[in-house]
Amino acid sequence: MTILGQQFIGAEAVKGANGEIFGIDAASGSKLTPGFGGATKADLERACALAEAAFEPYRALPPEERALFLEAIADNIQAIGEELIERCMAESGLPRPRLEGERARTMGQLRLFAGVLRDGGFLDARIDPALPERKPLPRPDLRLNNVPLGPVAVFGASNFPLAFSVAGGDTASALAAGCPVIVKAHSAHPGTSELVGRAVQKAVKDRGLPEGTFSLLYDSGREIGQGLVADPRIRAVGFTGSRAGGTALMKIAAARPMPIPVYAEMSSINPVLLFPGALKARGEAIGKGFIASLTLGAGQFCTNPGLIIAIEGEGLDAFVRGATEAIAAAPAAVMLTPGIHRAYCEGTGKLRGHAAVELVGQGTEGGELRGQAAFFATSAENFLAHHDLQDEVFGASSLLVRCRDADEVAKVIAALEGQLTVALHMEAEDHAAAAKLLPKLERLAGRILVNGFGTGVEVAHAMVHGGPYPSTSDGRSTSVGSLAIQRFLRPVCYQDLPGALLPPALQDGNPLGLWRRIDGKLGQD
Ligand SMILES: NC(=O)C1=CN([C@@H]2O[C@H](COP(=O)(O)OP(=O)(O)OC[C@H]3O[C@@H](n4cnc5c(N)ncnc54)[C@H](OP(=O)(O)O)[C@@H]3O)[C@@H](O)[C@H]2O)C=CC1
Ligand SMILES: O=C(O)CCC(=O)C(=O)O
Repeated sequence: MTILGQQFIGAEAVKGANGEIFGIDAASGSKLTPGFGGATKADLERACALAEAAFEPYRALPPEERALFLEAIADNIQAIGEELIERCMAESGLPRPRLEGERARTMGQLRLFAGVLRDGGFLDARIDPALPERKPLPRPDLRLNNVPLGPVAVFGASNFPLAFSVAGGDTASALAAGCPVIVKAHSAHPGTSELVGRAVQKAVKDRGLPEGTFSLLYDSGREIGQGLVADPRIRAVGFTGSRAGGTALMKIAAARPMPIPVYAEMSSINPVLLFPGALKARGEAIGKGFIASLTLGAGQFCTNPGLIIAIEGEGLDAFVRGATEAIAAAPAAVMLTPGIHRAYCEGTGKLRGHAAVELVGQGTEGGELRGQAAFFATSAENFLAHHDLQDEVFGASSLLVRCRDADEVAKVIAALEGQLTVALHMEAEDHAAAAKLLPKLERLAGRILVNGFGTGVEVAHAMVHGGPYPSTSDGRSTSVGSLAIQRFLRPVCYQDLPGALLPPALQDGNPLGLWRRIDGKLGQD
């Protein structure tokens, strides 16, 4: 397979004629060839028209057909082989083992959603049979199942060029739900996007699906991405990236004559609470584990532990000792793009110069395009007085908030913005203190984890990768795990619809063999 600088509009592979973008070798900053033509407004119009035309036939397919399609995409991604890993390494600066793991995760996500389709539980089929004799009024026959929203726009993430990009979790869950997808490729990895886009396009063709089921566009400015969100045929948006980018798209979606949901995963600093018992028992070891999580992937995880909260004392001193020792040995690491590196340097530079903040430890020196890990500290009082200390610094930078007592810990927690994760390090003796905080933590974050760090999200049925604003735009959902499909569905109730007109999931005799809730009781009748 060769990279040709092409975008995919339905069955066509075409070079855009609206300017040109280039992949950048993350380690050297040099341009990679070929150039990728940006989409024109006509390209956008055609992709949206094809997606709209594909929606009815695509959503009408039996779930098994969509499952086979997702599995075909996974097989096609595997078949790209070495070229995908090499191009992705160059464009992202991420190392081979990480990207091989991410490719496996991407294929695993597609297969997970094939399983979700075969299971059928996502349809949430419910039947309340008619009660014609009921007094004072008879009950009509009511049947509910979920239907897909319509074509979905997906903005891939720079930091997960495979698992959160062209065929990543948003695309997999939207396609599983029955929604055609138009991806706006992230300009940080256009070559990777083309390779994966071609794999999806081939699966569409091989499975005989409507061509508009999938398109992939490049944007040489902001016009195409914004135009996509504004287009009346698009019915939902999936996004992972900056708060500025996510909120810009939310505004566009809300200002449409028909507003649509934007599922944006944005900024999170993932507080880590260190309880006294845990610090006493193993403060130094927690410090070392923290730096391993902080520096993973040059710190470019939205689940990165960017804030540590703890009560002062010997245990905390041991933690700081372990962390400073470990961070001193952390090599500066290539960052995803020159822009992200610049933003990281600005963010850490601000903390270095902040009157209320001290530098506790740092990694080996940065150099061009490489991020130098940094660990800062401040007091709870200062943290509460300076809201800007909550700003996400995307990369391997973290801030310790030293508290005098449990009351100050509670005050710091109460002042925090919404988060993807919160991690608790504790021993049995800390359980009572943790129990007191739990109701607050449930309000704060989408995932609460113990004696670990939030990096490395498991793709599973019980996973929540989401949280209150600004970690995401809608804390009621997740972008990782099987529950992600719910973002692209809505319930429809059929009242007294003749049996022959009902969707298969709701027909008498249960032709799909689903678990259904009949009169409130789950069964397979
Ligand atoms: N918390 C998290 O999960 C992550 C946070 N970040 C943060 O984002 C910063 C930049 O990283 P990046 O990944 O590029 O994130 P961005 O939010 O800048 O970009 C994400 C995607 O949205 C597009 N986009 C951004 N702003 C707009 C807009 N106003 N209108 C239309 N489209 C838009 C981008 O287009 P284009 O490709 O053309 O730039 C890209 O496709 C990082 O330094 C970091 O602070 C990044 C990744 C993950
Ligand atoms: O840690 C993960 O697996 C996911 C992290 C993530 O979603 C992100 O960094 O954007």
